[in-house]
Amino acid sequence: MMRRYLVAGNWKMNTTRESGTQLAQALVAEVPAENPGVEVLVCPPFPYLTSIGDVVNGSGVGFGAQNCYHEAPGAFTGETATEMLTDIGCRSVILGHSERRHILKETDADINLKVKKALASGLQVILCVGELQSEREADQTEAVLDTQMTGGLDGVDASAFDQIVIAYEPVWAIGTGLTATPDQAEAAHQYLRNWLKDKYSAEISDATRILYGGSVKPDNAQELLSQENVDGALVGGASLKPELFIPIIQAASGLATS
Ligand SMILES: O=C[C@H](O)COP(=O)(O)O
Repeated sequence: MMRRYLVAGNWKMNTTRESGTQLAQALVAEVPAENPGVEVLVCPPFPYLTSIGDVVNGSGVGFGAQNCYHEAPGAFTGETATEMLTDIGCRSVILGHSERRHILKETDADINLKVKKALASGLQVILCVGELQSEREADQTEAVLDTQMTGGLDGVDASAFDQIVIAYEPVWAIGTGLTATPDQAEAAHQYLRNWLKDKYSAEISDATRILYGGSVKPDNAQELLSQENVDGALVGGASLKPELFIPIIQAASGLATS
């Protein structure tokens, strides 16, 4: 089955209002408004979501958030409700990123509450999973992915899968310059695709996009994206520079039309 590539830029806690605006403008200028083969998304920090949303509005670039809270609007100081995200036209949210798991100590149970709330609000959820270096060395990669998928998707109905994207991000490859080899990425993606088949259905497994994240750069994008089970990229560092992010989008466009 032909899955539409998704190339998403996770800006993390970077940019200023001005540099973020310039970055978004550069992308809008390069990404065609109609791009059937590739969905392009940027995920700026919360304070800039509205202004970046204004820049990309009506273009081929969507915008998403990097986190959300699971409760409805109310007395939750410092948190952001999914209702606020949809209110400003934001259509996606990254959940379970390894930095939130390991630095902010989010558990699978926390992530699961957020996943369910975001889905109920109609947001596209990019659910991140991935093992630590020590877990890979101890041959626990698949067990970790199983735990994170099972925990993150607990109680999520098959009918929600048109809103779900999985991102495989080996923690040891994030921001380190180390990249999973195409074979390592493909093996993990294949495991995740089989997991979806076992736990849900062949149709869902076939249709769900699985992104790779971890030091994706212009020089490795083509090879990673051409793996059978790699349906896009979640890009951190390289998404902050148009001259690096645009070639990654172009690599996906080239593969989509080849
Ligand atoms: O969400 C993106 C990933 O954490 C990858 O970050 P990176 O491309 O800087 O390694």
